[in-house]
Amino acid sequence: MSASTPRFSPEDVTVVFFLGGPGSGKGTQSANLVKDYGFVHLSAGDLLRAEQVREGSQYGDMIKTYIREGKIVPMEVTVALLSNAMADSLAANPVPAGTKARFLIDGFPRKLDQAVFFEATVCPSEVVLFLDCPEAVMETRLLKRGETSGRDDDNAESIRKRFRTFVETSMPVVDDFEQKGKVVKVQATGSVEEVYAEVRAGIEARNLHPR
Ligand SMILES: Nc1ncnc2c1ncn2[C@@H]1O[C@H](COP(=O)(O)OP(=O)(O)O)[C@@H](O)[C@H]1O
Ligand SMILES: O=c1ccn([C@@H]2O[C@H](COP(=O)(O)OP(=O)(O)O)[C@@H](O)[C@H]2O)c(=O)[nH]1
Repeated sequence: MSASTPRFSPEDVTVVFFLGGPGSGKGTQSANLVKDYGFVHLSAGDLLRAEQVREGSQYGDMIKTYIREGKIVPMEVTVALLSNAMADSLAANPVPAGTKARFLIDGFPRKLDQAVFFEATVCPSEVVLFLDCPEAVMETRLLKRGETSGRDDDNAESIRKRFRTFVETSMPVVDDFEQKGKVVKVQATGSVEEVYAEVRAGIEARNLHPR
């Protein structure tokens, strides 16, 4: 992996950032959005976990520690993984003339510097979808997910640290995008179907329609 400049034009893509606390339901709703809206789903956490176990990666140990501690991995690593994944996807599925590829970037940016760096060097986002969920609900969901996820960070102590990072470091990103008028905010406490109905309404109001 190298931090290269993107091998695609920002003109060819529509990027939606998908934010929300740990366990708010981003991965779950992403699957719905992929099916109905033709998004390519890129989870920053999944890309980091894959890089962590990739043979020969110089970042494996560092990523493992950051994730277990609920800290944000240095942005150069994450942005390179994302922009490479976007370029690979576009190379495999070239954009037909007159359309744009849609990318749903889940769990990123989680820190202001990441947001600025990505939008300056890769491409600006169109919409920021934000799942708003109380910690008590997220905690219950994560502890349940932890029974089967095999994730190092779905335990009570890591969850506490992730919540802290979310409040202190990631909410300022949401607030910043909110001031720029980019945020679609959805209450995430209902059933998966109820939340999805609101997500759909929110993004359609921003002119993103099924494909
Ligand atoms: N609306 C919902 N109601 C109940 N459980 C949910 C809901 N959305 C997601 N979940 C469950 O909560 C856990 C966390 O959801 P997930 O989509 O993995 O969240 P995130 O990607 O934001 O961390 C998963 O086990 C998922 O099945
Ligand atoms: O841009 C990112 C996205 C994720 N992470 C790390 O990956 C972990 C898990 O993120 P993911 O989105 O997979 O899960 P969530 O916490 O939203 O359930 C986070 O706590 C961070 O340590 C990171 O460092 N940078």
